[in-house]
Amino acid sequence: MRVSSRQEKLERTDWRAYVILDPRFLHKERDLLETAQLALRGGAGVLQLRDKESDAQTLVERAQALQDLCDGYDALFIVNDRVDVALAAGCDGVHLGPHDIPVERARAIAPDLVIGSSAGTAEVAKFLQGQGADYLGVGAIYDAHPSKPDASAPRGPQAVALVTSQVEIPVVGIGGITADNAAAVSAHGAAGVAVIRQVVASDDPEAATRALRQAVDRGLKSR
Ligand SMILES: Cc1ncc(COP(=O)(O)OP(=O)(O)O)c(N)n1
Ligand SMILES: Cc1nc(C(=O)O)sc1CCOP(=O)(O)O
Ligand SMILES: [Mg+2]
Repeated sequence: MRVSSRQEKLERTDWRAYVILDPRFLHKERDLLETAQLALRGGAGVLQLRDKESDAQTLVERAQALQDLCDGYDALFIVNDRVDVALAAGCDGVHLGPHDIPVERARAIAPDLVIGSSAGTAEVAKFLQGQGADYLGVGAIYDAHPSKPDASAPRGPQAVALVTSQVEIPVVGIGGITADNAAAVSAHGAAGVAVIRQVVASDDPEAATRALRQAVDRGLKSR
C-alpha cells in the first residue's frame, strides 16, 4: 500500500476480500504473481504470502514482488509467519499464529508493521488485541483441513460474533469460506473473509474474488 504509517494503512484497508497466496494450491495453469494480479483486479483489498516451503531468499524475492504489485492497487500486503522476511522485503505487515513469534515481541522489534494474528475464541482475541495485534483471523469457520491440516474443527460463523463482541480491531473469518457461505460470516460481524482455495485454486481468480466480495457485501448490508 502506498502510504507510510501503520495507522494510515489500517484506515485505508478494505478487508472484504483477503486472499492468501499459498503456492501449493495454485491452479495448474497459473503462477503466484499472475494469480495475485487477478485477485487484485477482482477487488482483493489484502493479499498474504503463505509459503511454507521456500528458502528465505526466495521468500524475500517473492514478498518484494508482491508488495510492489499491491502498491499499484493500493492493497495491503502481508507475509505469513516471518517477521524477518516482512522487514527485509519492506512489506506492509505480517501474520503471526500460535506457533510464530509472539505478537508482543514482534511489535517490539517492528513497531511500523501491520500485525495480524489468529484467534479461535474471544478470550484469545482479547489477549492478542492487548499484545498489540492490528487485526485478527478467526477460524476455522468451516472445514479448512484440505488447506490447513492442523486447523480446528469448524466453529461456525457464530465464532466471529463472539470475538467481535470483545475486541475493537477488524476481524476476518477464515477456513472453508466460499462465495456461498461468506455472507453469513460478515453478517456475524466480520469485516471480511480470508480464503486460499476459493481464489488461488480457481480457474478464474478474478471472478472468484469479485463473487466473494459481493457475498461479503450482502452480509454487511444485512447487519
Ligand atoms: C488471515 C489469517 N488468519 C489466520 C491464519 C492462520 O495463521 P496460523 O495460525 O499461523 O497458521 P498458518 O497459516 O501459519 O498455518 C492466517 N494465515 N491468515
Ligand atoms: C490458513 C488458515 N488458517 C485457518 C485458521 O483456522 O486459522 S484455516 C486456514 C486455511 C484456509 O484455507 P481455505 O480458504 O482454502 O479453507
Ligand atoms: Mg503461522
